[in-house]
Amino acid sequence: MQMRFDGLLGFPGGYVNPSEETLEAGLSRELLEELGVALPISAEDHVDCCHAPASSPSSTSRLISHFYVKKMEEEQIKEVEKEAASTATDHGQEVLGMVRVPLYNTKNGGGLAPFLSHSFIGNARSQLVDSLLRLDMIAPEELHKALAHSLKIHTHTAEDLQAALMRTEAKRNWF
Ligand SMILES: O=c1[nH]cnc2c1ncn2[C@@H]1O[C@H](COP(=O)(O)OP(=O)(O)O)[C@@H](O)[C@H]1O
Repeated sequence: MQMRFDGLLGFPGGYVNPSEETLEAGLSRELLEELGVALPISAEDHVDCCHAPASSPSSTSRLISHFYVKKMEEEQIKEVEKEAASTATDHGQEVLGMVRVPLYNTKNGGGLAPFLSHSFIGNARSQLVDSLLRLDMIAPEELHKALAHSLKIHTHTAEDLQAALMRTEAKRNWF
């Protein structure tokens, strides 16, 4: 996945106008901008589509979100990571960095649970969860455990946030 410019986690991709190009060509174009690699995408890689939520309750959205999944070898993934941080035109602007998803739970509750407790764009968290299940990348009970634990993490971090807030407050009062 990637850390986006807005501080949210999401998948590489972007807007495509289907009257100008096919969805697959548009996705390949976006991937080139964000990952620095021209990955061929075919209609067979398409797994899901849904109406994107409207930006405000009173507006209606004509946006449809399409999700594609492509299996890659580890070497190819390493190559993408390298290019994403060097040649990709969006690096450091639209995209702040690629991140790997930890597909494990550590004994002290680390790994996938804290990853899932981050903030995601749109329905990216559900897209991740659905993909992990669809591709049999993690046992459903492990995923369930991580999701259940991730729900409890925010209350836990609130204390640290509060402390950080107080430190900025103290610094502000100096000037
Ligand atoms: O990973 C994702 N999952 C689901 N929706 C996403 C994801 N990334 C972006 N979106 C949605 O897709 C739309 C276009 O995203 P973005 O602003 O990244 O496109 P752009 O790269 O063409 O500017 C936005 O409405 C955003 O909410």
